[in-house]
Amino acid sequence: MTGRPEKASLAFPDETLVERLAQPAVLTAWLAQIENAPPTRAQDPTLARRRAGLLRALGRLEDAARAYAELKTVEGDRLAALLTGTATGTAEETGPTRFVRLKGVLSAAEQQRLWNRVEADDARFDQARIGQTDKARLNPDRRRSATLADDAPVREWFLPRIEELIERERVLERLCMAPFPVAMRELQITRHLDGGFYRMHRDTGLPGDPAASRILTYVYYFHRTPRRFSGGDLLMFDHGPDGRRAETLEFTRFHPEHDTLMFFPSHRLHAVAPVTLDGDDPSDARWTVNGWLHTS
Ligand SMILES: O=C(O)CCC(=O)C(=O)O
Ligand SMILES: [Fe+2]
Repeated sequence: MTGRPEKASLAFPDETLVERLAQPAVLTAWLAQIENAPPTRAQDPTLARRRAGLLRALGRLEDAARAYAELKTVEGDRLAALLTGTATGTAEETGPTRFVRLKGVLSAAEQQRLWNRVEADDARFDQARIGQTDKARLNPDRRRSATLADDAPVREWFLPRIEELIERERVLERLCMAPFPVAMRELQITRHLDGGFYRMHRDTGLPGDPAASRILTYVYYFHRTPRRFSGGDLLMFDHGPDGRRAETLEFTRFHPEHDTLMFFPSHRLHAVAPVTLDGDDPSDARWTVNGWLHTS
């Protein structure tokens, strides 16, 4: 064989067992086992529910929604609605996280504006830190990416677009969040190159942290097409019964598709799976414009 050696599997450095179990190859093998079960066992409600969960964890969201609907249970209907963006009523603090995902968001001219900005000579990216302001630290075991914070040339047109979309697409209503006075808007441009990731976290920090007033997270994804990197999925973890920890290892996976925009409540646990990319050309990276709206 010629050419580059195969990259090792997409892995967090010194990954935990939970992270290893979340790898697509592991989930796919598990799903195949269920789908190849004898027909008598395929009717088993526990297996059918597990199958729907695996489809969701693999990012096959339409298939997952169908599988949940076929369960013909109250929970199944609720999860199908959550995945198709038609959930109504109170959002549970336990279980899967509600989200709004919009596709085909920016015009070609707006996309070009982003590319021009990230390629500009004065666009200086810093290694992403963890924690807020004066206490923010580099922690390459938890997060590897680079950010351009508060970039004025993008802020001035991007934030109004975000707020217009929140309004037009009824984002708060769909997330079951009450309208809130927007006290502050954060925006950053983030680049994940080869080996980039962000381990499980919430965006709100601890009480007293300036991040504690973040309430709505937005992430706009863009990349060169065809996509040059693999991995980099957004994993949105289900919350356990105490509403705090993701103890069930159930989650929804979102592929970072070009020109899609995600919204979710900032306090919910999520992660960016490791990115693999041949070479170090920044244009080939996993790019986002992401940020937070704060309440007062
Ligand atoms: O890029 C993503 O998908 C999410 C980024 C994220 O979680 C963050 O910057 O806090
Ligand atoms: Fe985050």
